[in-house]
Amino acid sequence: MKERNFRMIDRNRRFARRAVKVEYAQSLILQHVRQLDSEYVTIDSCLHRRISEPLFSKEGMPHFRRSGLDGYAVLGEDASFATPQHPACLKVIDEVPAGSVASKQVIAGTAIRVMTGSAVPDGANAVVMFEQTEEFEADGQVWVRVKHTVAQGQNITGIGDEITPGQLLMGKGTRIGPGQIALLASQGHARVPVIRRPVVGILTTGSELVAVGDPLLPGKIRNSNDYMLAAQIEQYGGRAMKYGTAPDDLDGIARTIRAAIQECDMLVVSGGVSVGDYDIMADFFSSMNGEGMEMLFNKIAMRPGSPTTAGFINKKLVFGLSGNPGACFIGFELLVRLALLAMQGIADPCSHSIQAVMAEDFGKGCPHDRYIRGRMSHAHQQVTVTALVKNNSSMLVSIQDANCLVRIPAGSRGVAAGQQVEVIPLPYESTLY
Ligand SMILES: Nc1nc2c(c(=O)[nH]1)N[C@H]1C(S)=C(S)[C@@H](COP(=O)(O)OP(=O)(O)OC[C@H]3O[C@@H](n4cnc5c(N)ncnc54)[C@H](O)[C@@H]3O)O[C@H]1N2
Ligand code: MOO
Repeated sequence: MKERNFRMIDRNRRFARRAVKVEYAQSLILQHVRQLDSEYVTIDSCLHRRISEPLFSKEGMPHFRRSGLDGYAVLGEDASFATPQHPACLKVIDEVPAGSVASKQVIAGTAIRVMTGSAVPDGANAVVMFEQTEEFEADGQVWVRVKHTVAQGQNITGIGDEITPGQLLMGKGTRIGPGQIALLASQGHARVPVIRRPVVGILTTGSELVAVGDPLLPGKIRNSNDYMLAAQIEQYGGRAMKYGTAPDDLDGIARTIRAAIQECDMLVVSGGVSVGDYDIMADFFSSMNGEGMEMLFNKIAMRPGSPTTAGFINKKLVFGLSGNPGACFIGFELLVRLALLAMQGIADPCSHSIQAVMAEDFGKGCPHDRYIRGRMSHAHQQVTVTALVKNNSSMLVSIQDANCLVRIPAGSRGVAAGQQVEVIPLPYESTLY
């Protein structure tokens, strides 16, 4: 009898949940999450990292007047009236391979051979490509005939034309790709200041879970959320740290979580957040509420993933995501992702939704906004989106085909083909090659 009473009280506590809107839950996360500290990494290992401070150019680029072609550095005035019939004849007095500088100056009546990328000698104000000239030798002296008029400045990139000294190269939070790496290398950044990658712990719950390499037994399933969450974390710049499957008693799980948050910047727990008899995370969050935990929310007015929960324990954000793989995926994309990006210094990490037209009816109504996995495509200057089949919260097979989430607004009828909907693009599009 005593045990029965305890259970009733416990359940009532779990049911004390007030659903908040997705946007409100997102704003709570953003209000609380802080950017992580920074570190230096070598340029060879900075791909996809985030710059931790605005970077300014140390040098102008180019830092010398650079020839754009293989040709002759000349004074444009010497060839103002040159034509193939009446070429200008100039004395060739030197040669500058790339990486060297001329020992002489170009003066009226002379030319110096230059190569693509080499420093244009002082005195010259234009470069004429070899193809528009003819070289010849007379009395042991090399000469060049310039057969076309030459415009001042032609084929010369001026000092600082590309980058001026002190110019902003990239802002804080910029994600480093090949273009940024080229720029960093050209400016001599052998070490690059980046934001530390957030370490995100993953803890799964459920006595039905077996490891990926284990055979299935009656009632058991493989722990797919563990791997899916790790991939999502890595996709958004975090480092996943796995804590396995939690013990199924409250003290055990509390110990595991406390130990995990000592090592991580944030912890994501999958499963056990609903109201079932074994939903241990709901018990954990209830027991911690006000006891060293600042609860952000424990219910969201959305489907799937309505029991999604988040709170701060020892200043570390702990997410309780639904165990259902579809709901777990979407809970991560809508909420955990934001925290992960904010930790990496991204000022506006909310996913930017776009408008699309539904290709087919989606007839399932819902009292709350529903987020479904969709596939969008672009044709005739319009984005069209199709709801993927097998979209249930408990199903994962359609996640691989999803390139967006479609928001079906709360209402009893769903949406009809041709109606406009909001879609949130996902970065999981398969490669085009
Ligand atoms: N009486 C009610 N039952 C349920 C409600 C409710 O309001 N009242 N909510 C439903 C909704 S909505 C969801 S979502 C789920 C949430 O459940 P939990 O977050 O507590 O997750 P579990 O019960 O642990 O698991 C649900 C489902 O997912 C499978 N699972 C769990 N972990 C993994 C994993 N790591 N990898 C793959 N699959 C996993 C698990 O076996 C279950 O099938 O509750 C509804 N029930
Ligand atoms: O969150 Mo549950 O997956 O809404 O079905």
